[in-house]
Amino acid sequence: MALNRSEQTDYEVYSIHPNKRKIFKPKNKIKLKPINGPVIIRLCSPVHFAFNADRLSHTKEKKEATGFTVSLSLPPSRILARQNQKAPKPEEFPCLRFTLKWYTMSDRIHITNINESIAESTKNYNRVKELKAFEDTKAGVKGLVDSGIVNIPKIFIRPPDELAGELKYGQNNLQVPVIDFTRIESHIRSKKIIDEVRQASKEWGFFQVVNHGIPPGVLDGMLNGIRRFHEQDAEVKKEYYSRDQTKKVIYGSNVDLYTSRAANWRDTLTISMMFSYHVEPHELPSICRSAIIEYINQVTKLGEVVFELLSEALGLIPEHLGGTLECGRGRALVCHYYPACPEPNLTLGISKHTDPPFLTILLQDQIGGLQVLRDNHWVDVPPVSGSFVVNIGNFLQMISNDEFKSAEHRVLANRVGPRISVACFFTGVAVPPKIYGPIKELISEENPPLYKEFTVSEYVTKFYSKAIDKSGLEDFKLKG
Ligand SMILES: O=C(O)CCC(=O)C(=O)O
Ligand SMILES: [Fe+2]
Repeated sequence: MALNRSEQTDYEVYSIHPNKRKIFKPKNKIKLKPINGPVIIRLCSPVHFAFNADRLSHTKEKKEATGFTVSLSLPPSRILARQNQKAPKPEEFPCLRFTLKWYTMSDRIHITNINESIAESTKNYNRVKELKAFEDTKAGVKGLVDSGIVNIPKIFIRPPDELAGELKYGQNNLQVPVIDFTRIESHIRSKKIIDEVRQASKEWGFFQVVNHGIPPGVLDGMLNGIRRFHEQDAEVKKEYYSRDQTKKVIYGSNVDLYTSRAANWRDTLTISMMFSYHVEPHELPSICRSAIIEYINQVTKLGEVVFELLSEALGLIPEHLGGTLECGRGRALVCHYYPACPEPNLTLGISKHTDPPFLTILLQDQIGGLQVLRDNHWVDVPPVSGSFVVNIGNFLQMISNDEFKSAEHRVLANRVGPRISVACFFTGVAVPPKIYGPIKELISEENPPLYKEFTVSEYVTKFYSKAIDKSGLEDFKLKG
C-alpha cells in the first residue's frame, strides 16, 4: 500500500502491546517527532504496511483484546493504490479504515521509520539459512502456497526502502503501442509496420503484436501445458530442479535467489537452446512436450519476421539481424508460474529488470501484472487476447548503439492466480563464440560506438553472477 505524503507534521501514533494487556491505555500512546519520509507499520509477523505517514489517529479501544481499529486520516485524493489506478473513494479502499482482528496475544505493532525498521529486520534473521531451507524443498513458491501459508515468508518481502520507493512513481494513462501485423507480407502495409516498430523500439523498447498469424490454439496449448507442468505432482517436478544453467531443461524458483535483496513470487521452467540450438523431444517433460515443440516452431518463425522488421527499422537490409548476425539462433523459453499471493503488496512476481538477449517475445495469460517503466511511470502491459508482447533486450540496445532501448519492466504479485507467461529469449550465437558489438553501419564520427564488443557467454556469465535487477549494460559501456 502506498500513500502520498501530506504537509502535516504531527504524528500521533499508538504502540500496542497486547501481550501486556495494555492495549489502548493512554501511556501507550506515543507522540512521535515528525518523521521525514515514509514510515513502516510493522506487525511482528512479517507484515508491513509502508506509507508516508500523514496522521495515524483515533485508535479505538475494543472490549476484547483480539482486535482494534486504526483509522488513517488521509484525504482520498492523496492515496495511491496500485500505480495506474485512479485514487479510490474512501469506501472503495479498505485500508483507509482497516480493522486488524487477527493478531494474537504475542503480536505487537511498531511504528518506526525506515532505518529503524531495516535494523530490526536484520536482527534474529538468518536469511541465507531461510533461503537454503526454501531451496531444499525443491517445491518452489507453489509448494509454499500448497502448504497453506497465509503470510509470505520474510525472504520474499521487499526491503523497506524499496517498498517506500514506490511513492516516487506517479499515476499515468500511458499506453504501450499495439502493432497490427495483418498482411505483414504486403509491401505498403509493412512500411507502416516498420515505422511503428521503429518508433516503439526507440521510445518504449516494448510493443504488443496482434494478428501475427499464430493460431490461438497454439498459444492456449502452451499456456495450459506450462500450467500442467507446474501443477503436477511435486515429486515429478523435482527431477528437473536445478541451478545449473548449462542444462537444457531446468525447473526452479528465482534464478537470483542468493543474490537478490528479496525473492520473487514465482517458479520457472526453462528450456534452453542457447548453446545447443535445439532440444530433442525426449528431453522435454512429457506433460507439456507436444505443446512446447509446436510453440518453439511457431515463435521461432515469428522471431524471424520481427528481426526483419527491426533490421529495416534500423535502415539495414532485412536479413541483417536474423541472417548476418544470427540474433535468432540461440533461444530460451522461460516459462513462469506466478502463484496467487496472500500479501501481494509486500513482494513482486519479478523484480524490475531488463532482459539480456537481443529480443524477447512474451506470451502472457489474462491475469495481468506486467509493467514497463516509461519516464519514471510504471505502465501496465495489459493482456490482449491472442497477442504477444515484444521487447528489445540489452544485446540489441548495445549493437544498435542505443538506437533501440531495452526497457526496465517487472511483474506485480497478485492475490489472484496463478498467472502464467512464457518468454522466448532470442540470444544469438554463443558457440562457437561470436563477437558482437555496435553495428558498423550505425556508427560514424558523429555517432561513435558506445559499447565494447562482447560475446554472449561473457555477458550471460556476468548476468548469472548478480541479482536480475542489475542490468549489466554499464559493464560494457565504453568510457568516453
Ligand atoms: O511474466 C512476464 O510477464 C514477464 C517475464 C519477464 O520479464 C522475463 O522473463 O524476463
Ligand atoms: Fe523480462
